[in-house]
Amino acid sequence: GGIAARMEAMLNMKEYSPRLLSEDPPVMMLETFIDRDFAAEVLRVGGHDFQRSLAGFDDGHVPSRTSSTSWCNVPTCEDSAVMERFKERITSLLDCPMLNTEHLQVLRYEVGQFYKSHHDQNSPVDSPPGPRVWTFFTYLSEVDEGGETYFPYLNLTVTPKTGSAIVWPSVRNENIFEDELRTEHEAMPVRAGVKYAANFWTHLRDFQTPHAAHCGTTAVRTATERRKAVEAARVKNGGAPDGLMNAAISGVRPDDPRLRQPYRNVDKRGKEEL
Ligand SMILES: O=C(O)CCC(=O)C(=O)O
Ligand SMILES: [Fe+2]
Repeated sequence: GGIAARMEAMLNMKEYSPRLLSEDPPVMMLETFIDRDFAAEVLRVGGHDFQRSLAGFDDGHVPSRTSSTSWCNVPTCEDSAVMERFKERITSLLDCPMLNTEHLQVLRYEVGQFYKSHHDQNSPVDSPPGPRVWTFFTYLSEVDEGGETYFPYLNLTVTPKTGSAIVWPSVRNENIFEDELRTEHEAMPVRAGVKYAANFWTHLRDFQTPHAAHCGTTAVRTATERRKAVEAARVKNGGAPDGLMNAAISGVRPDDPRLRQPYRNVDKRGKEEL
């Protein structure tokens, strides 16, 4: 399947010093993904607004995750040259349209903070974006003590190193609709120093457009607001300006011939993705 093929391709990107840490399921280390200056810039721009990290259920403040998160979901961060360059590097490595990515998040763990063992695949397979396929995790600092990423099923421990990245799938190579449960992982408590890292998740399908449209949530928006947000997200991420998604949310009738066209993402390189 596509996951094995991507991992194979990454192994040839020698400039990132790739190394397979686990073969089945695959976990890839890219030891020199970005240099120290680039990492410092990503942290400076991306770490603009740290709040207690959320996870899972209720109001999202769970005892199993005690770090802070800064979401890169505001124009000053999203549209910055450094973030565009960083995200481009990741999406071209994964051969994934920018539309399929979530907003990047920068994490901070201070002494004693951690994220207990969990799995990153949290989206129903029949949700508009489909499952989270890849986690691309970049370390933006070293940690004096602790703060490793630990994969309990793989007996694998990764020590943070500034500018290095690890990448793994949340779904199975043989069947992308099946969770790869063995890539469960944990952020071990930091015992000395501060840990900074960046999370970037990609989905099977377009994430940005339905996210902007608040599909499947209770957010109330007028049809006009929704259309504008969707248009902005699509065009910003290189999407075609007109498509089934737009038609579907702008209230066209079910017998409109446009609805019979398959919905397509067109990424910046003009390649089509189902
Ligand atoms: O901090 C780490 O090492 C892992 C973080 C993580 O798993 C997550 O944010 O989903
Ligand atoms: Fe995670």
